[in-house]
Amino acid sequence: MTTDTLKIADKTFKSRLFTGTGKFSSANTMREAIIASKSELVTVALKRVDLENKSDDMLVHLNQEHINLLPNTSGVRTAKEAIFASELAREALQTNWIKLEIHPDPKYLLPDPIETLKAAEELVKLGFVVMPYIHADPVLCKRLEDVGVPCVMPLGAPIGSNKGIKTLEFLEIIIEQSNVPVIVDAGIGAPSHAAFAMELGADAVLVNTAIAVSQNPIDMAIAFKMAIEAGRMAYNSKLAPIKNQAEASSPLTSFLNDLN
Ligand SMILES: CC(=O)[C@@H](O)[C@H](O)COP(=O)(O)O
Repeated sequence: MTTDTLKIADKTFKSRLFTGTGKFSSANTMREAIIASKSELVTVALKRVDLENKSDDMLVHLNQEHINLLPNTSGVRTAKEAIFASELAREALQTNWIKLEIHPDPKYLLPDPIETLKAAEELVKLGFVVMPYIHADPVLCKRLEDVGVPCVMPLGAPIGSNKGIKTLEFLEIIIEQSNVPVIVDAGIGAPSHAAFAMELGADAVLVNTAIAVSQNPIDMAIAFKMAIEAGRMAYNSKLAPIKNQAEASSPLTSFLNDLN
């Protein structure tokens, strides 16, 4: 089997499943599920980390050699707040990677494109590796690429909605046009949704809620891992074209020729 790794900035990932840390019933379950998922990039909401406490329970649980922490700015509403939060995260967690999330509206948690672009531009200048969570907007993806982000993270559906890939047609355009990895983030509610995103040509997916709130988060994490691997393998193998009419898989009439 060929090695099929994903490179973002200076890091190479074997796993194309990125995970979140919210909504688990306990820190132990979170740890076990994330380990089972084989995820190598795990996002942590800065507001959930106790910056004063070096042995913060959450971080201790994620202290694994293969796990890279990805602080996120969830909770901020403006570019200014996002930049402040990113600086805090860099200082506290000793990483210049940041998942940029600016969603001022608490009902749908939809990302603010204008503030996100503004913050991304500034954060790239400040030396951050910026992973922006955005709506599935092909134009915004190109603008973000122009300011130097190493990947884009368009949503499949609103965060925590578990609705799956509701932005299909726009994701297809983004994937077709992008020069940086495309990570489908948010709203993925089932392994089949994740497999579908990978079959479309997404480079990775980020899943939190669907694993965390499942009755068996560890098995669900494994199910997502397998689905993503299957979806990627199918994409690499090139899916059969969709046809508008039936086409027999085996000859239907040749055996009748002998009768004529
Ligand atoms: C944890 C995180 O970063 C979320 O904001 C992310 O978008 C995941 O969304 P789901 O919880 O819908 O998987």
